Amino acid sequence: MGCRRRSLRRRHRGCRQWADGGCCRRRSLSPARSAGYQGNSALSGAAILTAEEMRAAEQAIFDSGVAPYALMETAGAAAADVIWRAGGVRDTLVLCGPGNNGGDGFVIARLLKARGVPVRVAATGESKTDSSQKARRAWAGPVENIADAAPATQIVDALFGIGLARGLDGALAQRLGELVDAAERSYAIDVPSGVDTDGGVLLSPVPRFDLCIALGALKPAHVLQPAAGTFARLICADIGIGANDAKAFLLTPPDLAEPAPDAHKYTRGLVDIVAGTMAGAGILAATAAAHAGAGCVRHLAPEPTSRLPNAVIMVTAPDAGAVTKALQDERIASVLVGPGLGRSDEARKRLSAAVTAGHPLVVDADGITLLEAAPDMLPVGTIITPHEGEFSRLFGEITGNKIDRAREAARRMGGVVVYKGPDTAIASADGRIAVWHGGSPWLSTAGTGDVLAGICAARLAVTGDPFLAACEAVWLHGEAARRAGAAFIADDLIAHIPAAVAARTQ
Ligand SMILES: NC(=O)C1=CN([C@@H]2O[C@H](COP(=O)(O)OP(=O)(O)OC[C@H]3O[C@@H](n4cnc5c(N)ncnc54)[C@H](OP(=O)(O)O)[C@@H]3O)[C@@H](O)[C@H]2O)[C@@H](O)CC1
Ligand SMILES: Nc1ncnc2c1ncn2[C@@H]1O[C@H](COP(=O)(O)OP(=O)(O)O)[C@@H](O)[C@H]1O
Ligand SMILES: [K+]
Repeated sequence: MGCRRRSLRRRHRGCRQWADGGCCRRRSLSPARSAGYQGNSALSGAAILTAEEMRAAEQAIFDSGVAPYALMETAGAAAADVIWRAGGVRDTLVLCGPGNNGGDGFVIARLLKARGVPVRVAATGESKTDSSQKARRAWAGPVENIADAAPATQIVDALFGIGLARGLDGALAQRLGELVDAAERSYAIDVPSGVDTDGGVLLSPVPRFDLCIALGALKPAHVLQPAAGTFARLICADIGIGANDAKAFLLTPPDLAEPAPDAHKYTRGLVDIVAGTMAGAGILAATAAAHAGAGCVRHLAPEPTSRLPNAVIMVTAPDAGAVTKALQDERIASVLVGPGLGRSDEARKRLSAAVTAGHPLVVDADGITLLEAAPDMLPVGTIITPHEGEFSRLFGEITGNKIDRAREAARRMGGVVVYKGPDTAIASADGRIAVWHGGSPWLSTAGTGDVLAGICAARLAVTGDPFLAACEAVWLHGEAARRAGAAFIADDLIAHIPAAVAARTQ
């Protein structure tokens, strides 16, 4: 078994999740991509930087001899090019704030006008930074008052970016909303005005933009709800920012390996599902594991069931002692406990049997709740897959955004946290973080979490690497949902896992 894990690690060395970009979501933005704005192979394209990290990255550029205004020209040019390609010659109103985000707006206005776009500019007041004052002087056209500015076919929001310190005042937020609603196309420069860049929350009402043009790198607001829900599409414009110090990255499609030519079911990974009294959840998890690449899946439940696929081995384990005995099998490559476990004393004993068995472990659902705020009782390297409620029960209040909370939780438990939701943060105790977002909202249906837990267990059995397994599982789950279309139920989702696996298998 040691050999098998080693060879698999070699195949997955470097976790290419980190090397691919993939900053755009939902529909493709091929014109901008072909213009070189979103590099699929650039690490920086997938980095998620906080405002402070972004400022440090900008400072590094300034320290290398680039003047702040030159960087603003680069940023404005990149954004103007995206708008030009998306909108062409449509009458456009650019809204400029007092800081450098507003400065970007003046550059955008000037460059669009130079391309023949009928552009007007409206500002909140004076420009306060050196660079934004330069950009304003270079605009040389009239500057209207936002309160009086007439609507336009295209609206560009360059009011506030990563420097937003508090919510917009009510009148400005309302005017922004009216202008965006009246426009056919709307663009938010860097971040939509009103979102908290790091927290991912809304500091004042924010309209929904058609396109958000992130400058230099993604920020937490681009991937965390509710801020990430304030635009339909996202593109990251390359402005030469280095993101070597980034701590969080976008989850990108995994590279999966075919089974070795000499594989057999046990070398491919034996997964044991420790199920409980709520049969459906354990069956979903076991069935999903069997479709996600595991060589063999066993379902350890108190009662026999006729609802498992024939390929899943049913083991009747009426009590925790029987679970302990079944888990004394050296061939087991991963154990999943939690889906359908229940919360009785007997469930607690079954959890304990799973936790002490010494195998690579995934804990979900009731298994998490039964831990009773003691995540440190889990073996090092365990994967847990909490939704918001389970996360709070296990870890209590942790400050920061979802990425920060996942990071701290992983540190406390010494394993991998898959902090689920429309935005899912996957954090490892060693500090690695990947964020998945933009998935099908149809996933918000009962039992999909059990399916994800089963996929996690399968990928853990296959790879032997908890962080890699969690990343693969979240992506496969999201891809299966995309393929499943609308109004699927968790049972249907499972049938799409093999196609998701096939799509990423070399
Ligand atoms: N560094 C660079 O050269 C580059 C930076 N780039 C761009 O700069 C952006 C960051 O620029 P930034 O730091 O100037 O902050 P920004 O978001 O424009 O706002 C700050 C201003 O708003 C004010 N203010 C805040 N909240 C407010 C509120 N609710 N209501 C009213 N006012 C409020 C605040 O004043 P305060 O009253 O808080 O003192 C301050 O005057 C970044 O997102 C990117 O677009 C790119 O061009 C690349 C080159
Ligand atoms: N609005 C949404 N958009 C995308 N994914 C979602 C959304 N809501 C939930 N999900 C995903 O669906 C799954 C739900 O899991 P969970 O809450 O544990 O459900 P259950 O307990 O019913 O199985 C998670 O993987 C989560 O990330
Ligand atoms: K903005």
